[in-house]
Amino acid sequence: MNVLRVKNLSFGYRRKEVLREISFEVKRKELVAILGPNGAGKSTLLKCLAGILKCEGVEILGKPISVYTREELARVIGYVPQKFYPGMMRVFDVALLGRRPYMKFGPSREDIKMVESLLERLGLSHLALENASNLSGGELQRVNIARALAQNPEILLLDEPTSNLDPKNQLEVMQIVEDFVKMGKTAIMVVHDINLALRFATRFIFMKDGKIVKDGGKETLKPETFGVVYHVDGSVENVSGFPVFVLKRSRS
Ligand SMILES: Nc1ncnc2c1ncn2[C@@H]1O[C@H](COP(=O)(O)OP(=O)(O)OP(=O)(O)O)[C@@H](O)[C@H]1O
Repeated sequence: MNVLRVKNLSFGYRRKEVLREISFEVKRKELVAILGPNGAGKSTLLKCLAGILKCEGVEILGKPISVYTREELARVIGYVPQKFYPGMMRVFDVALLGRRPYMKFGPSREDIKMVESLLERLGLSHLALENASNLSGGELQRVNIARALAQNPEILLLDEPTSNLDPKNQLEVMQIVEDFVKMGKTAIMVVHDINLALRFATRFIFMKDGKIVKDGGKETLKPETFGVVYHVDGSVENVSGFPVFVLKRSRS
């Protein structure tokens, strides 16, 4: 069954059209990478899927996104934005915010336990009582992911989740996203790092000028695609058993 269906989605900011007639469907257990040049509309698309920007043409679990209340949507979609300003909150409380869509009068023992275990899994337990605004960019990114996972959503939307992370943390965060998908869930991430996408994604959607120009599995990652999408010569080579994107030159 499709968990997400996007049909003829168009969106613009005031008079500027940014997304043009986007259509695709996503099934359970897919880890989708959305790739494309700066300004292609990737983050805007993710915000439309998260319900942050209002638009027609998005269905989640068979229902139009417009019929969901904010709380219902927060139980099915976890969104990890590119930039996150936590204010004066402790790390534990930021992650606990993810449980709000499930709370009646306050956090239950299960809510607290779930957040404790997520912080541990993300290597954040020692920072639980720190003020989140004092964290490094990478630490804050992981808190942000913990908050989204605490929502226990069906679909995780991540906007460049590894952009602030060192190589070890990049791998660890991606493994957490991969584990989430293996549990029968779905993840869609905007990413510039083609190698990270190659390693973890099961599907690749390339955008350019607000449109989808390629959509498919690893077979889409060929020189022709890199030429059309990024205007570069590049190819995927096998290095020590790993597929690696090799950027050769920019096309003038
Ligand atoms: N709030 C906004 N108001 C007006 N225009 C916006 C707004 N947010 C984004 N845009 C414009 O929409 C276009 C697409 O932006 P978007 O952030 O979706 O692209 P992107 O593919 O995610 O880019 P990047 O890879 O650089 O993050 C850009 O031209 C951008 O200037």
